Amino acid sequence: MKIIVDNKIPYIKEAVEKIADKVIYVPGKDFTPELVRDADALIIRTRTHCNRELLEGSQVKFIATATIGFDHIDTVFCKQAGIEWTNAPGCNSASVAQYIQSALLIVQSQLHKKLSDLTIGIVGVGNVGNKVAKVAKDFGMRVLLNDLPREEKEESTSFTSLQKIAEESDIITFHVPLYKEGKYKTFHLADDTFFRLLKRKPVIINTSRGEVIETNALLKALKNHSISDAVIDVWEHEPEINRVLLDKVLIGTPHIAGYSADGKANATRMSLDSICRFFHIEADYEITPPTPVTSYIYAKTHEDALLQIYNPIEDSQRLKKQPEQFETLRGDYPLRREEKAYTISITP
Ligand SMILES: NC(=O)C1=CN([C@@H]2O[C@H](COP(=O)(O)OP(=O)(O)OC[C@H]3O[C@@H](n4cnc5c(N)ncnc54)[C@H](O)[C@@H]3O)[C@@H](O)[C@H]2O)C=CC1
Ligand SMILES: O=C(O)C(=O)[C@H](O)COP(=O)(O)O
Repeated sequence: MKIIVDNKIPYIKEAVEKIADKVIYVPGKDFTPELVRDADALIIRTRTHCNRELLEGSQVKFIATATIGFDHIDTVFCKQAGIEWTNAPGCNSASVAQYIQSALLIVQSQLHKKLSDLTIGIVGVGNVGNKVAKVAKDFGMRVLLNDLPREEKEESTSFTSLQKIAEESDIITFHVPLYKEGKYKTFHLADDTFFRLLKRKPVIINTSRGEVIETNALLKALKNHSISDAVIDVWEHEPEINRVLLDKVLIGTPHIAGYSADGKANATRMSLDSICRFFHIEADYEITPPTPVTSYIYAKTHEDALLQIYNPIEDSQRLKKQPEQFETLRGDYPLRREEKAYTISITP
């Protein structure tokens, strides 16, 4: 069996080479029709667009994307072509929640307000949105939830409209998939009309997909102060991002909210497991993230400890200094672990 693997997927080499006879590692953007023609499976990330142009006439039978989002896969074409695919649901949701948790602490000090006095609106309440809701509740925040598909399916009253979120939130955070069309379209969900509904000058956070927020509308809202600030991890037209926006935002990071080593290891393991299931292969492998250099954290408060473990300002400073290095900053991302990898000692 021949598998083509994105060469920035970590912790995969030893395990995938137990599964396949031939493995080729290439940068995600360099997958070509010639390269994939005689491959049986692809293991990709968001940087490989799996569409007709890449796959037509190939013998690819299975695609595993080591990511949660799958808007880079043309699922309609894959169905027509009989190519099965899978993503890695939830793999890095705790990592995104860690990013939001630290970002909220930074927003708190920026606004000079206690999080427990603020309302957060969460748009999209799946794997990530649910964990973010728990983080916010643990901070004592009032939490408003918006999830149209779930509201309809579950006939639940725990959800609220996007309009109410816009009117009552001090912080609004987006965790929806990118749907370019259809009943639940999320492309430019936050556009001029949405920003005009805002009443409390909220901070806007986006770690979903850049296209969920219309860049010019966000810039306008920052300029006319209908929002207080923004925390932006995902951008329209990555890696060619809008540098005016990057300069203006409180935190601007290169699409790394999901980049904890824990999340990456989950994604690699889930992708390999799905390949084994699809091809009926039995293989013995263990994928674990490296241990942190220092696993003891000494801090005055738990909040300080959280920021010692992960502070997105450091990622933001690196991107603001070298925006042209967007992809390199992602590809060479430093080791980041989640809270569970540490022993925390609080000495007030
Ligand atoms: N910045 C990063 O590093 C990462 C970004 N992501 C992005 O975050 C997205 C969300 O991830 P998960 O929570 O794991 O996905 P999920 O599929 O578990 O949850 C998404 C939720 O959004 C809801 N939704 C869909 N359309 C909606 C609409 N029009 N309005 C309101 N809600 C809507 C769905 O019903 C679902 O509950 C991913 O699709 C991906 O694009 C995910 C991981 C890392
Ligand atoms: O999981 C997702 O969806 C994401 O957006 C990823 O965190 C981005 O991952 P890469 O494509 O850069 O591996």
